[in-house]
Amino acid sequence: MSPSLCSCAEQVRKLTQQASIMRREIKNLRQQIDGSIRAHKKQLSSLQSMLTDCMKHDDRLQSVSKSPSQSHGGINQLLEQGRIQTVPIGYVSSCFAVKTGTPRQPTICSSSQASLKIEPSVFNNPEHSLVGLEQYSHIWIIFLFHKNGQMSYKAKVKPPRLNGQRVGVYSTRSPHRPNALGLTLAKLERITGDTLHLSGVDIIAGTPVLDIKPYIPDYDSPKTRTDDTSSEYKQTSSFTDPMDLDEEPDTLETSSEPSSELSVCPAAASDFSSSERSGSSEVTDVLEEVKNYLRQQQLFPENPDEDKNTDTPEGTSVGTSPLKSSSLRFGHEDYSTIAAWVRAPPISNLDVRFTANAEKELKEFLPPDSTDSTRPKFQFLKGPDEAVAAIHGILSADPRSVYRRTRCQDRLFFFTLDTADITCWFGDGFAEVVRVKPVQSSELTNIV
Ligand SMILES: C[S@@+](CC[C@H](N)C(=O)[O-])C[C@H]1O[C@@H](n2cnc3c(N)ncnc32)[C@H](O)[C@@H]1O
Repeated sequence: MSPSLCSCAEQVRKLTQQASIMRREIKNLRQQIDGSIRAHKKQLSSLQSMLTDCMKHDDRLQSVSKSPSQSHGGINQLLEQGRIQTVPIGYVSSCFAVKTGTPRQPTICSSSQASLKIEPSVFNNPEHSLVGLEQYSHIWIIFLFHKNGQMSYKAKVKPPRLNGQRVGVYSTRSPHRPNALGLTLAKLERITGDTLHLSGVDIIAGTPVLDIKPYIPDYDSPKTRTDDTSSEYKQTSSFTDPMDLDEEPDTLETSSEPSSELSVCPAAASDFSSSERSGSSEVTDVLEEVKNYLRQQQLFPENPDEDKNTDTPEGTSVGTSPLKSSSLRFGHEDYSTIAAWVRAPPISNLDVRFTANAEKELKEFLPPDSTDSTRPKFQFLKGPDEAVAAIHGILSADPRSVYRRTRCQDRLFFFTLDTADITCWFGDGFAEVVRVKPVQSSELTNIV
């Protein structure tokens, strides 16, 4: 073969090789292009469906906002579906700045203080909305658990009082529930203009309040008779006086004090209030009923002499298993029943004590209206005595989580009450306050 023919053949071979490489590259490129076209098509279709959704949403919004008649239709439709947007009527100022150490129910700490100012954005004259409310001693507060951290919830929860046992969320007052709504019965101390002053709260500062309603035992408590008048009710509230039991009627979750248990003795309460039944036999009947009730609650001995040696742990009278329910019956009527574990939880109340130093530190705190600027001052509590009562309430109910209670028993526990930072530790059956220091002024904005 001539040299020129040889180089020609070599060129052809190289060109063929290059052509095959290029074919392969073209094939790869085509695959890549096909892939990205498919991905783009997918994206396009999801964008299209988003756009459709947006257009639908926009239509709905326009129908709600454009004409007044259409707007009503839209809102009514949402209302009928239970899909309303809530508007806080006010935000709570509270002696509890954070969740830790805040009582789990209002009755635990009756000396706790808070206030609620009705938002001027809700009513032109917010104070008008409160006219008449001053006649009530207690109000229901419906609020949002705005510091839950997340909107998650589970069908079963472990209430701290059940020490790890699970129950359905709807049988508890857990903050972690669909819609994160809280319900607290607070004492209405007074109203000044557009502001409600409250005590006995379990709500932290900054909590958005959605609604308030007067507490009307005649409506809200199955234990009172509907034909009672309010003055008669006052009589019923004090029916306990002869027996040295002065608690308000209360069926809330936490109280395990014998005196508050007594307050769910409806038949006795209503019968005592009845002005028509004043004969001595009726009184005897009622007394008998009260005694029966007290016997059920093991607050009154079957045989008074036997009782002297009975060492019954707190609340064990209500059912043997804490998850069984107890039913209170009076005469022929049924009254409210509650889960036995509420009054007979597997954990018991703690003794609360202060070290001498902590006591001294607490006594340094002055009431809110003090003009002495050299010592720490409370913003809500009237003075050290009220603080001691509040700390007792909080700690005796064991505010620790089940995890802390079981796994980190020896860790110090910190919480804030009003303007005091409190440090304590827990031992077997007791909680001891070891330090009380004023909150740093930079943290005070949390409270109000
Ligand atoms: C067990 S819940 C009960 C509240 C109300 N009494 C009820 O039954 O709905 C009380 C606890 O909720 C927590 N808490 C209070 N205010 C809150 C808020 N705004 N956001 C989240 N948690 C709050 C506190 O830790 C408090 O101990």
